[in-house]
Amino acid sequence: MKKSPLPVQSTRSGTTDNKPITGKESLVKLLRWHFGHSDFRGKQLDAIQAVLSGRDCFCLMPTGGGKSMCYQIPALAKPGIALVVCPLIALMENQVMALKEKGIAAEFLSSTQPAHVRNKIHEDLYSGKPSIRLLYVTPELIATPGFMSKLTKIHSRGLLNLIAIDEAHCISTWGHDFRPSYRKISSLRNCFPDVPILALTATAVPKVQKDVIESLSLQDPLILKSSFNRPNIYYEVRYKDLVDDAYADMSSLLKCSGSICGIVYCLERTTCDTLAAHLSKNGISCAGAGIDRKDVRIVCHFNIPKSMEAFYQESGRAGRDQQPSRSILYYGVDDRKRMEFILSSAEGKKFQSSSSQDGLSKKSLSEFNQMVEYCEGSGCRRKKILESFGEQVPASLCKKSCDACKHPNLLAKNLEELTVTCAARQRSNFSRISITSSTDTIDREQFSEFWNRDDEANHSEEDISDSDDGTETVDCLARSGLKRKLGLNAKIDFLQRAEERYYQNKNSEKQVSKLAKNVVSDTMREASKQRLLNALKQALDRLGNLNIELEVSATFLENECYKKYGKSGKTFYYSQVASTVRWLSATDSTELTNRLGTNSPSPPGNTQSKQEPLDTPSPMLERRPAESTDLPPPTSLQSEISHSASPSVSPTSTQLPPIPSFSQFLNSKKAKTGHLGSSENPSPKGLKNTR
Ligand SMILES: Nc1ncnc2c1ncn2[C@@H]1O[C@H](COP(=O)(O)OP(=O)(O)OP(=O)(O)O)[C@@H](O)[C@H]1O
Ligand SMILES: [Mg+2]
Repeated sequence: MKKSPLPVQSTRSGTTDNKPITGKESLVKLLRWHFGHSDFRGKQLDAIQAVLSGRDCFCLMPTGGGKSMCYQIPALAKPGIALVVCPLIALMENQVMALKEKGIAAEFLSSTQPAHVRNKIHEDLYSGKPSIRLLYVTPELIATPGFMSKLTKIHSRGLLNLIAIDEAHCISTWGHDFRPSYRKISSLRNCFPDVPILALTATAVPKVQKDVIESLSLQDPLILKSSFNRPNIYYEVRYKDLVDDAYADMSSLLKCSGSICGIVYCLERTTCDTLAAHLSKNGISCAGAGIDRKDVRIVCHFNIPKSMEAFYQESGRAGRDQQPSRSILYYGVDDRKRMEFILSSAEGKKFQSSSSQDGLSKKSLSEFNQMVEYCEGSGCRRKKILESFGEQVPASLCKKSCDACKHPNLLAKNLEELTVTCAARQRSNFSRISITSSTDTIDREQFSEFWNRDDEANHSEEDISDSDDGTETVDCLARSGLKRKLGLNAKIDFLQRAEERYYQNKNSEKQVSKLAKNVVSDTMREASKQRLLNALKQALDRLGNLNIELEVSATFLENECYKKYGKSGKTFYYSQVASTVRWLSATDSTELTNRLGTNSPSPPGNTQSKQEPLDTPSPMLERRPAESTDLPPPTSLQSEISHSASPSVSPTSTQLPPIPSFSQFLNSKKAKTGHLGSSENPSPKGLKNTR
């Protein structure tokens, strides 16, 4: 739909006599005419007027603050083309589609488009009078010499009126979504020194701002910062350690919220898949779709995020339409420990060769501590968020729109219970095998954690049996009559032998246990079928009635997933189910009927479908290296409920440090202190008794 030109204009939309519109009144008219908003919000007008006057601008506005308008209005108020650099193809697609619906000539260029579409865009760009007003591109395209030379031609004809860098924090190594290819766009300033650059981000870390301004060589930029308060979001923390079943809690929370769009963030993909299966089983549909929805009513974090910044960004996806929304974080002490471990080891690894290693590791941990304080503290959550970004606000700002302000007594009670529960758990964990660091006493009451199988199991991909050998050993030690006053060496011998037995047993158990834990159970298959059924229903709602038997088709699709990946274990199987669900959310009727065997899907159990079904992408192929140019797709975001693995922390990529065996530990102590007799060579895995 093409919109008729604005009444005040003589030529093309928004421009008169090739001069930009800069007056407030005319700009407001443009805003009303094209977007239907009555007035500018926050600092929008300042940013718009700055770039229209030719000045560079750095614009820091919270998520949903209306950053896009800061380049969309100038694009319409000035002749020529505004170039918008955007990190995600999904975001570009959404924005371009929304603009086109408003009758604004916008296009995007990416490798995902068919060649004929790209050619058409290029034709328009190099025609005498291009109609395109906003051209969205990825940073990778900017880095190609071919595109740069085309851009230079457009510029030489005086048609490049603005360069907007959306999500500009991606340029900065300090930004949470740092994207190396974004650095390459720093050449834009040199190539087009007279074109104003507008950098936009919702990331408030001062280092990011400095880094972005320097990398883009912004000249005397106007720096605009808006408050980060999101008054329409209600913040709440739920304590996993205080509920019987966090999955069930989340299911009922989402069910009670009615038919809304929500996003769930998990630390790992496997948690996403398990959670999605659980939610589907409970009638909550989960599927993949775009991420640019404004009407997300609830954002849940199923695991604690790594920093306040990441939390702010993710929770900020709620209520971008300014309507009342909720952020719910499920906090678990185990999750906290796990994240602490990941951050310290990941940073350590990443910066192994750097002298600043320790500093960076400490930085991540201290950033993470802000998140822990958000969860474990009793003060206003909103105030904590804003203070972490350097904003000092009165507590009255919150207006009881967080659980800490609304239910302070309940929160105090929860925190007290959490402390008691964790102290009790800690005692039972420490009593597995504990040894005092001074090495001169062994005492169940004096703890310095040395070997905690709980942690080991948490951090390792390896499955370690849950049997409580540690407790057994210590109990055995107590029962064996070895009194505290008895020789220390005798006690150590005893523990070393226990450890030896432990490893011998484990080596044989481990394989069996590992296999058993990875098996795809019937319950999982039933939950997956349910999930596919829901996705199918949605697909049919979208595509119209296709004469497809829902139950039979869901069984068929599940069977297909199982056939393909059931034997490879539950991770692959779940990924395949998730992948099929995503496919269902985007497929068309021909593909769907083809895959289901043209109106007559194979009966369950019939694994030899006559018609070769379209192959769903293998989970191994999901991280496409090619268009790799783009950020990893936000993992399986949504339909009614989306679930996403936070992309920035990947525990699976973290190499775990070896846990020393009991003997290794003792030997290293001996080497250091000269205590406990001679220092013999440490035996591998402590399988040899050193005495
Ligand atoms: N002046 C305005 N008045 C009313 N609504 C507005 C105004 N400007 C923008 N909006 C609306 O605010 C919503 C968010 O805008 P936009 O997507 O540009 O935010 P953003 O700052 O880019 O957020 P994000 O950081 O999530 O990308 C949109 O629905 C947009 O239409
Ligand atoms: Mg935006």
